[in-house]
Amino acid sequence: MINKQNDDIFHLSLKASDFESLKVSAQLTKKQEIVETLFQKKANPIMKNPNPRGYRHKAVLSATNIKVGSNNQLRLGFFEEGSKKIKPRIGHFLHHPEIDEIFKTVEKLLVTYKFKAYMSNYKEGLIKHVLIRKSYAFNQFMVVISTQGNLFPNAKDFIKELISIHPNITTVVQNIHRKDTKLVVLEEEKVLYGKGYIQDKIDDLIFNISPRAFYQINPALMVDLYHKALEMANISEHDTVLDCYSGIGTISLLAAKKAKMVYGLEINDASVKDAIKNKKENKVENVNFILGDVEKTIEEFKDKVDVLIMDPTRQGASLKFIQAVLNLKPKKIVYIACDPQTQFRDICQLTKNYNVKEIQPVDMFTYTAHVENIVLLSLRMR
Ligand SMILES: C[S@@+](CC[C@H](N)C(=O)[O-])C[C@H]1O[C@@H](n2cnc3c(N)ncnc32)[C@H](O)[C@@H]1O
Repeated sequence: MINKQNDDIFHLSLKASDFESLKVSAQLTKKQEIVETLFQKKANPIMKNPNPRGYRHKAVLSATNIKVGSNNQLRLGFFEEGSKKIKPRIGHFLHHPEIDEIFKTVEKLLVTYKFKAYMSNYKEGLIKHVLIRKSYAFNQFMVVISTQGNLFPNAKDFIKELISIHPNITTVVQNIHRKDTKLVVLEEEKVLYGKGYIQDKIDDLIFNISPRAFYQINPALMVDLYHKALEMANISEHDTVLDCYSGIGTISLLAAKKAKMVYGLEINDASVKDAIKNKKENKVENVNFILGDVEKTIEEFKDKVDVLIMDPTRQGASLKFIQAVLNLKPKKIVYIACDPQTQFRDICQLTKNYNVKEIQPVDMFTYTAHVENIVLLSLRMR
């Protein structure tokens, strides 16, 4: 049983700076310890990151203006920690190196074409953020440029130059903002070049990934994470599986190879659209994707569920969702999390009826404080 009294655990130090200066082996030991202290239980040895540096296949930089002589010039950079200020800088040791090369070219071209960063105080300028995603299997790149409003003067020439330097950019999308927001990608977009999405491959399945959809940032380890989660789920051909927080359907479509039927529940319409396309293009019949908040879609769920897989965001699940899971009584739950602390909070509720059977930490985010963790729970027989 989990020690629910262990409240101090929520105050464990998890600062990024604690990890940046440590050797990878020491980081692994610390992350293993964090998970085992939290759950008061031995976990499997943490799964190692095959590329401890340069593993990020998605990166975002934001635009700011700097003074060059008497003129303003655009620069890309990172938000300073805990502030709204952008520090001009390209290059991060966690980014895949080709992503940083593309950022450099995009910045150079934005300056050549005299684009300015959007400054919300003055309601002036155009460019807000640049997002780049690399496909792991196909070496394709997607560039998304967020702009305030729908203008993008000389887009054709800009893209022609960009593609001539980086021919493996297969799509460029303008993401259009009509309001001031911290978000990078909103609903409105215009495909400036290519198909508007990139593709990746997991095992023998091809996945379309559009700009607004979620996709793991560390695809090399993502594949091992999925394989381990499915091994823990041990799905049989008679099983109905519920994949909650299903994104573009990666886990659902992999689980469908073993299961009788899989249902994927997801709130993001762009992800569900990709998931449906992924199901069709991979010719998988025994999967259905349902758009909506899991809190609601799970309650409407009437079929018997044998295995429930859940992979929520860092906030974890709501109490209402956890209660619905307890009512549904799946035989097994595989809980994948990118924050073991919220996962632990949720599992404290689930242990009313479930036992923790296996814990598998995964070093998806080396040199950061974040830990990915998979927990297998099984329904207690009464
Ligand atoms: C960590 S991602 C996991 C996605 C997928 N399992 C994967 O591995 O790519 C979490 C997903 O949960 C979705 N999500 C967040 N809140 C949700 C909610 N209340 N109901 C349904 N889906 C939600 C997000 O849109 C996102 O796609």
